[in-house]
Amino acid sequence: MNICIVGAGYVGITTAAVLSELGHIVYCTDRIASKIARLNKGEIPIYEPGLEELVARGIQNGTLFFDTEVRAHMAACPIVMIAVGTPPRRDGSADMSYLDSVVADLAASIKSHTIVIVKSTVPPGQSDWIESRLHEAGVPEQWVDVVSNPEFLREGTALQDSIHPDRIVIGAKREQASRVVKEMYRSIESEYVLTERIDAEMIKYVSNAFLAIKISFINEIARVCEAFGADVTTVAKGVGLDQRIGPRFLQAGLGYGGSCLPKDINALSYVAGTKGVKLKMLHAARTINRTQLDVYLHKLKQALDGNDQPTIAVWGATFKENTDDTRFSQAIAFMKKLVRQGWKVKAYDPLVSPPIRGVSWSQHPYEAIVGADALVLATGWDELIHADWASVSEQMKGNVVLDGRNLLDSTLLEAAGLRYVGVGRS
Ligand SMILES: NC(=O)C1=CN([C@@H]2O[C@H](COP(=O)(O)OP(=O)(O)OC[C@H]3O[C@@H](n4cnc5c(N)ncnc54)[C@H](O)[C@@H]3O)[C@@H](O)[C@H]2O)C=CC1
Ligand SMILES: O=C(O)[C@H]1O[C@H](OP(=O)(O)OP(=O)(O)OC[C@H]2O[C@@H](n3ccc(=O)[nH]c3=O)[C@H](O)[C@@H]2O)[C@H](O)[C@@H](O)[C@@H]1O
Repeated sequence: MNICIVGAGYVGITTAAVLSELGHIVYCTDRIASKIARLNKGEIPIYEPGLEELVARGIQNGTLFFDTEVRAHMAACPIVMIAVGTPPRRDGSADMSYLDSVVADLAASIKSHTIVIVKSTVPPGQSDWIESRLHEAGVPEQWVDVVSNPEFLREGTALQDSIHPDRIVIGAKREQASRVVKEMYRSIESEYVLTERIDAEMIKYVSNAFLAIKISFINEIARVCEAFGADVTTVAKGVGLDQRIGPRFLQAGLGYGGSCLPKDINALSYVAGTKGVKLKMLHAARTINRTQLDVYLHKLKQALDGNDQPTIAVWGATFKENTDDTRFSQAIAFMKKLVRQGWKVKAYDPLVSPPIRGVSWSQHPYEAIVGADALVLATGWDELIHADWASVSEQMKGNVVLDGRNLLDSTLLEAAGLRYVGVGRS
């Protein structure tokens, strides 16, 4: 099949590379010429393990192309997949302006039957809206099938998630369109959920909302574990072994971030509100996530024993490990809070060093801790988890280590003379 993907971001590039690997001819398009130029040279504008090799193979095999000619490929391909961003607006709603302009391009380009796949995360009812906009713009009804096919990949494990997904959700009006999209994924073994478009759109939002609730739930439980002297990691393990609950997304820490969980729970709350439905669980999840940083700032202050001019080293800036994405990163939000205390902040991340007022960046993790009173592990990068704790202890001025991801071995740290402070573990 010939497929045009609109939007060369995390989702667009990953999906393009995987579909080309499945034997399709894929044109991945974007408005940003510099991005496309880099991609054509085999340079990936994002950090995603394994993606560079897959993209290179697609280009070499002549099955994967990157181009700025969005409309030309829309006109030529029977399948167009929309993978543009749907970022948050100030009021919590999803900003549909990128999608709007894609729809305008589609209206001007479609000349024969086209399946328009909505891969971007959109509010319920958006596929119906796209369809009516195209009809209003003069695209005959029989020329277009709009299909909702939400994406569930995670950054950092995008390829694995795309090749071995838990499920592929396809929401379509006509069975024929569902069948074509299912055929597009051909050799991917997965549970296929063929459903109505509105259900498919809802499945995406509800999945992210549930993941956010699960994390906030364990973060709230971490607070009560601390109050009773229990260890939240042991509690989560014991609870997660119940198959009805499951062990994943029960890792307590500084809270969830990233470009999707925060934005999607806001967007779901917003659309629910337009129908008069108040989503109280989502509200609680958001509140817990926001206050989580204050809880651990307070804990850090206590551990610093009255030192009110400390130097704090922060390891990790991305919203999680194995990505260079800093959107809505709790690590960065925490750094800003530390700076607002009037404290000196030195930071290190293996991939990024975004300018943040009051934060000085180091080229090496051990450089950041020289003279530090406390160290905060804010992102769970492997190289940081497996640090040489004896050296860390030697370089630091103080001995407090706040494990903001509950990934460190407290016994090892304590053996090196460090004072371990975890989340939900006293
Ligand atoms: N990042 C992730 O891990 C996941 C994202 N999603 C959803 O997928 C969608 C895309 O997300 P990302 O890939 O992170 O976005 P992104 O922001 O990384 O990339 C979007 C790309 O679309 C391009 N674009 C915007 N308007 C365009 C237009 N009119 N024509 C051509 N190109 C255009 C932009 O230049 C940009 O390169 C969002 O709705 C997001 O919620 C879903 C699952 C996972
Ligand atoms: O819609 C999306 O864009 C994607 O959003 C999330 O994926 P992602 O944002 O890449 O990252 P996650 O692995 O979900 O982590 C999100 C945040 O939660 C935190 N987290 C995760 C798991 C956990 O147990 N505890 C925890 O604090 C992470 O550190 C990170 O800050 C979902 O997991 C994907 O299924 C979805 O496709």
